[in-house]
Amino acid sequence: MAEFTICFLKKGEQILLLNRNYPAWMGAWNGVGGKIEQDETPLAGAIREIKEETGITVEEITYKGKITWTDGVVNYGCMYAFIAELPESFTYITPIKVAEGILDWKDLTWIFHPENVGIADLKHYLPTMLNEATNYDYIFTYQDKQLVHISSTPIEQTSTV
Ligand SMILES: Nc1nc2c([nH]c(=O)n2[C@H]2C[C@H](O)[C@@H](COP(=O)(O)OP(=O)(O)OP(=O)(O)O)O2)c(=O)[nH]1
Repeated sequence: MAEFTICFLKKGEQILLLNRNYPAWMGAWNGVGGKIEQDETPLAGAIREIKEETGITVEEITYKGKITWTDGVVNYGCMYAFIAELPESFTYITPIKVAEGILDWKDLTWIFHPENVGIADLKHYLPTMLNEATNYDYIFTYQDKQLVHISSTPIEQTSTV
């Protein structure tokens, strides 16, 4: 099963998102991240992908839960989610065009606007990750490429990755 990371760099009320050049979510805004390499922990993979895609070295990053994709029978992949809070003094001028797409700071109100059709499926899990201390294991069930069901189970608070 392929394992990925998804990372949200937050500064105040903004998050650094990537408008993706490639699948998954090609053309949509999503967090940064990618495939976890062999013998790499999810945490190490997250720090590496953030550096590769944005050039930013994050010092503190918090594990916020795991999303597993299933067709109802087989789990075909998962992603470990992380949030890193950057200080208000942190300067990173966007937009920036990188190999993977375009990076830009986006307001939380823009990201979660009900009319926003340009974002990945983060509206289903990111609000909880931003607002709750409890982490969850999410199961996203897809049928014919449509998200048909979401379940979430609290994870032990001490759980690390
Ligand atoms: N594969 C996959 N990734 C998803 C889904 N939803 C979602 O947010 N993602 C995220 C996880 C990763 O952050 C990103 C996909 O990673 P990627 O394909 O860019 O990974 P990568 O750069 O390591 O890939 P590559 O160079 O090995 O092709 O999209 C999904 O349904 N499938």
